[in-house]
Amino acid sequence: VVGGAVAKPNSWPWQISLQYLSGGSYYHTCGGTLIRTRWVMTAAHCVDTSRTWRVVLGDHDIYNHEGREQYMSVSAVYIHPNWNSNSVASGYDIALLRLSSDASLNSYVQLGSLPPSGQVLPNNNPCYITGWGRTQTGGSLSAQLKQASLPVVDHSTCSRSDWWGSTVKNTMVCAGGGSESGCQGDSGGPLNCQVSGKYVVHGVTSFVSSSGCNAYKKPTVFTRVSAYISWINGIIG
Ligand SMILES: CC(C)C[C@H](NC(=O)[C@H](CCCC[NH3+])NC(=O)C(F)(F)F)C(=O)Nc1ccc(C(C)C)cc1
Repeated sequence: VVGGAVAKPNSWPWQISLQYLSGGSYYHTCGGTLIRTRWVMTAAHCVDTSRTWRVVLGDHDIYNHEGREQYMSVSAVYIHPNWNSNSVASGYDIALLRLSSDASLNSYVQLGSLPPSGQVLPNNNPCYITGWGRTQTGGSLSAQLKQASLPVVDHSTCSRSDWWGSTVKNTMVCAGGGSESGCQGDSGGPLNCQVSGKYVVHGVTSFVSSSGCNAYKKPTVFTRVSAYISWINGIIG
């Protein structure tokens, strides 16, 4: 997350850290959202390589054990069937991870709410991106979870030629476009939007401009969760 601030610990209790095993240690690679006690929603581009994954719940500082974490193994990965790793612009950047055991819900670990199928938020709807991603273009990951206010940019604005043009589809949500943005390592995490006084996970962090995370008129682009509700329900039952 470029800009914004360090979040109050565990104030986004559905945020997870997706980590992979390498040389005997686990490393943060993406965010995700706990949506059922055995299911995590993330981005397809985070899990389209075969690795040993783990999901950390209740985390704040990814480099220090603070005692609220739950370390979960992943028993199955379901990538959207239409996902094409060579074409993030086609969309379908969404995946579900089945956990090997049930998460224990408490004040540090809660389920994120999903939107109704088809719901599209208006321009400037307040939303927050959260994640441990780079804090500057080409910078390093954040040790602590960060948040930044990224208001919705509607499709008609986001698809203007000097914005994202035809790269952005209406199965995506744009948010931000100013000095604050997502960045590598935020992928797969939630876009938390306020709807009738409640936070609802409307986006899965998908891509930013290759010329820089907080590039002007290149808002962070998210998979629009409300476009995939029937797929999600088909998998998690
Ligand atoms: C060094 C980084 C900034 C490069 C940048 N990476 C990204 O945007 C990666 C996801 C890339 C998926 C494809 N493998 N996502 C992120 O960094 C995220 F913002 F989500 F955290 C990118 O590739 N962006 C990109 C690439 C191609 C397009 C075409 C569709 C025009 C658009 C954006």
